Amino acid sequence: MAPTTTMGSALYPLGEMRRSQRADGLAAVLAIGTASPPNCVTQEEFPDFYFRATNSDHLTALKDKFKRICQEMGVQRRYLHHTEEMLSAHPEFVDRDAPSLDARLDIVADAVPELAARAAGRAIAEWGRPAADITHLVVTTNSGAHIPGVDFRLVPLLGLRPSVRRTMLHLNGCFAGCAALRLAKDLAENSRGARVLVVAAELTLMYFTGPDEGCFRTLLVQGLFGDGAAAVIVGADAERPLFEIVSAAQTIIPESDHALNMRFTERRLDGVLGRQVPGLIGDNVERCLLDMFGPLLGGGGGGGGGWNDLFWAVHPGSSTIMDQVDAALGLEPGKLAASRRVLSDYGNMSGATVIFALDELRQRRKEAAPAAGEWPELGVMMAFGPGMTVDAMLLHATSHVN
Ligand SMILES: CC(C)(COP(=O)(O)OP(=O)(O)OC[C@H]1O[C@@H](n2cnc3c(N)ncnc32)[C@H](O)[C@@H]1OP(=O)(O)O)[C@@H](O)C(=O)NCCC(=O)NCCSC(=O)CC(=O)O
Repeated sequence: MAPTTTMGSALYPLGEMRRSQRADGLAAVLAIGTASPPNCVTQEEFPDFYFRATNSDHLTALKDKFKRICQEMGVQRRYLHHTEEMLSAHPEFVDRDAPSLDARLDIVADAVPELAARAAGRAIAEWGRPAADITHLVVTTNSGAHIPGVDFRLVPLLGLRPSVRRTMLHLNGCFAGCAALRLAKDLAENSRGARVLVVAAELTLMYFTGPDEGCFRTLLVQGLFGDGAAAVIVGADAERPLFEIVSAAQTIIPESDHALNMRFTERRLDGVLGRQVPGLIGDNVERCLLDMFGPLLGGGGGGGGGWNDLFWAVHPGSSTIMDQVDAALGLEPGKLAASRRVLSDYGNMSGATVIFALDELRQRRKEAAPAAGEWPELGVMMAFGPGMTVDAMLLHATSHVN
C-alpha cells in the first residue's frame, strides 16, 4: 500500500488546501480595550474601607500593619465591583468560614460578562469593524465556574455571530492574559482571515473575605488586587497591525509549585501566595527569557544590558516583583514604567493586568510621537502565575503604534 502523505493527490492536493487556509503573516494585536467597575477606592482609604466593611476595626494592631504595608505595594487606587452596601447585604462574604461560593457565583455570573463586554466593546470600536466580523473568541477568567460561561454570554451582549468559535480558559491565574493571546496567535496564523477577540475579566469578589489574624496573606491579597477587564483583537495579514506577535512561549519555574496556587472551596476562591514568590521570579526570570527567546534574539537579549534594547509590558504582581525583574535583567529606570503605572492606577487585576500594561505602553508611545520612533521596535510582554508559570511573547511594535 502506498504511504499516506500530507500532500494528498492531484485530485485532493492537501498541501495546497492546507496552505490556502493559513495566514501568510504573523498574528498581530489590532486593537485594545479596557474597562473598570465604577467604584474607585484609593489605597489611602482602603484599610479603613476594608476593616469597616468587615466589622474588624477592633483589630487595631493588624490594621496598623496593613496600613503600613498597603503603602509598599505600589498601588494607589483600584476599582471594585463590590461595595459596602453589597457586603452588608452578604455577611457570608465577610465571615471566613461561611459557605458563600454559591452567592459569589450568582453575582459574578452577570457582573463578569458585563464588565468583559464593556472592554470588548471598546476594542471592537477601536478596530472599526462590525462585531459580526469576529471569527473566534477566547475568554479567560478566574472569577466564575459556569457552563456555558462568559464566552457564551458575550455572544448576544456584543452581537457576535452564533457561529463564532469560542474557547473558555478558566483558572489560569495571573498569566491568563498572555495565555489567551498565545492561543489567539495560533488561531490567527492557522486560519486565514481569522479575527480573534481575546477577553480577560476579573472580579476580586471571588476571594474577598474578612481578615485572619493568623494569616497575613489574606490581607495582602485584599490590599493588592483590583477588578478589571481587558480585550484585544488579534489577526494576521491585517491593514493596521499595532504589535506583531513574533513568538509566544510558556515555561515553568522548576520546583516552585508550592509557592502560588488557587482552588475553589465551598467558601470562595482561595489559595497560597508564598513569601518566596518575588524571589523565585527574580532568581529565574532571565533564565526563562533566554530559554524562550534567546535563539530569536541572537545577541539582543541577556547579559551586557541587551534587555534594555527591548520594550517591556510585564504583569505587575507587586512593586517588589517589579523591583526583582528590574534587578535581574539590569533594566534602566523607566523600562517598567507602563507596568508600574497600571499597578498604581488599578492594582493587580490578575489575568487582565498585562493587557492593561500593553495598552498603557502604546498610549505612552503615541503621546511621545514623533520621538517614539526612537523607542525599541522589539519588546517582551510577560506574565507570571501559579505553577509557577512564566508566559511571555516577543512583540514587534509597528509604526501604527506611534
Ligand atoms: C507585600 C509586600 C509589598 C510587602 O513588602 P515590604 O517591603 O513592605 O515588606 P516585607 O516583604 O518584609 O513584608 C512585610 C510583612 O508582610 C509579610 N508578608 C510578606 N509577604 C507575605 C506573604 N506572601 N504571606 C504572608 N505574609 C507576607 C512579611 O512577613 C512581613 O510581616 P512581618 O512584618 O510580621 O514580618 C511585598 O512582600 C510583596 O510585594 N510581596 C509579593 C506579593 C505577591 O506575591 N504578588 C504576586 C501576586 S500573585 C500574581 O500576581 C500572580 C497570580 O496570582 O497568578
